[in-house]
Amino acid sequence: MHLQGSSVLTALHLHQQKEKFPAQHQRLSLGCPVLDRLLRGGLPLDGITELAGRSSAGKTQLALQLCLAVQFPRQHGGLEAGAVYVCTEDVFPSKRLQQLMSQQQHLRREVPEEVVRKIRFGNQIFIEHAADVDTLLECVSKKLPVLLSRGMARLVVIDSVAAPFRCEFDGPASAPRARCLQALGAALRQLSCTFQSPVLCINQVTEAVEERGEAPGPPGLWDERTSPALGITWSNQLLMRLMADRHHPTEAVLTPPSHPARTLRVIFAPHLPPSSCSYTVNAEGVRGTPETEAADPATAEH
Ligand SMILES: Nc1ncnc2c1ncn2[C@@H]1O[C@H](COP(=O)(O)OP(=O)(O)OP(=O)(O)O)[C@@H](O)[C@H]1O
Repeated sequence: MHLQGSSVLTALHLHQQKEKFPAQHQRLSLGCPVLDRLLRGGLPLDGITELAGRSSAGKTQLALQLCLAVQFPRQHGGLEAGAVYVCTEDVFPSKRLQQLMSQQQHLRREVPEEVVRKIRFGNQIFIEHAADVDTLLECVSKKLPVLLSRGMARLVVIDSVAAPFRCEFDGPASAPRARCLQALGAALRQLSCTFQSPVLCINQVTEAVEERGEAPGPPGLWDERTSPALGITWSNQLLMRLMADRHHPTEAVLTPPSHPARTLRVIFAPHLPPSSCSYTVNAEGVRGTPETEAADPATAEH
């Protein structure tokens, strides 16, 4: 509920009166109209969005694209600010970022050329490295507030959130691990809400591989159930979970050539139904494939 003068506004009013309350409806564009349509405009500004998926699904590619998209003017879906990219495992992919920057005019054809040319993309991406949990918590509590409060950055990417936790704790059920995950989630949520800046956490998936046994199907095919790492303690910190999927190599031979190999799914979000679309990654960046958006009954139970 929101008080305005003497009248009382409910969340429903805010939701319905989009023109009157643009800030409540603002989103960060992903830099592609198809992907934005899937997310009803892009990433919400207040909360943690998790992007989970297998290795090479394109998670880092999408995160890099967001670091550029956030720098665009508001009328083109950006927030006119930079991004902080926290690497916990791999070195920052500078070469690929350079390539994406040089290709922005081709990716963002709807934006006038002079607008794209004017943005100094490389000057507004702040890179941090945090290989262990303590360094990550310190980065979130000390460095991020400085960059966000000065308006230098309005997007935080953590790539990946699971890596420091994987090495440091005995088992997934340990209490100290749960406390650290809660502290990290709470600090990120608070930063996001205070500075109206989306936080994108890349997460890995764990795969339970089971042989299909007697079930019909081509020999050698495996059923896989992937689930995002870090369990329920972490899931509770999230506003929204997306899953980037890339077809397993064993499926490639069975996939017709016309069938796109990558899918982005909304697993849960307060404002979106479970849904999905196909996407491609090329030199210019990540693009949703038009007319592949679909309601996704497979994820409806999450
Ligand atoms: N310049 C490029 N041109 C075309 N495709 C590219 C290019 N760079 C990367 N890719 C595609 O992106 C994929 C890698 O994506 P990305 O690095 O985002 O994976 P990821 O999901 O972050 O995986 P991981 O968890 O292993 O880091 C490659 O398999 C390749 O298909």
